[in-house]
Amino acid sequence: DLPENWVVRHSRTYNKDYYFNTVSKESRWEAPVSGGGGGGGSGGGAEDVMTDRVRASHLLVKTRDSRRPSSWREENITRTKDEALAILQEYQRKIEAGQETLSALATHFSDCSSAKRGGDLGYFERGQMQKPFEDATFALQVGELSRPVWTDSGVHLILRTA
Ligand SMILES: N=C(N)NCCC[C@H](NC(=O)[C@@H]1CCC/C1=C/[C@H](COP(=O)(O)O)NC=O)C(N)=O
Repeated sequence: DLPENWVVRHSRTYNKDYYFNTVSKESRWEAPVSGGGGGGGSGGGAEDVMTDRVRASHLLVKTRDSRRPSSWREENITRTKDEALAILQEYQRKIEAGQETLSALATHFSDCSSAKRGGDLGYFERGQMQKPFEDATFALQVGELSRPVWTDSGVHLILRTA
């Protein structure tokens, strides 16, 4: 059996099991030997490689420079980047203070059509979302809220949900 804190997980990308240390977040293909300490594994990086898909919700505030400066909320979006960031930072403060949830704020204020689903984007793999959004999401732990993240769409708050 496995040393303490080690579990077996399955990588859908490579369709094979790997070993993950739930404390050090280290992951490795080869089984850790009993009695051996942590060490040696490939650290968090491999976990990313093996974490082939994630699920996230987001709240998007668009700007006049967005690739599509229009949304279900506003036909013609004219706010500046500075204004969008200030708006999003206020939402971030409310969420972090526990006064609001990302889902509730996204439903009313997100400039993405996912607002109708509380901001939920469903599961996605690398290569589907704009790179800054993908990298930010894959770097989050499940349940963690991002800092403001800029893409060509505008500025986002991201909550990784799976
Ligand atoms: N796979 C799923 N669920 N849908 C396909 C998503 C396509 C992807 N979209 C994005 O990267 C932006 C940033 C993160 C979320 C997102 C949502 C955009 C934002 O709004 P827009 O700038 O498009 O008007 N609305 C929908 O796509 C892309 N590669 O362009």
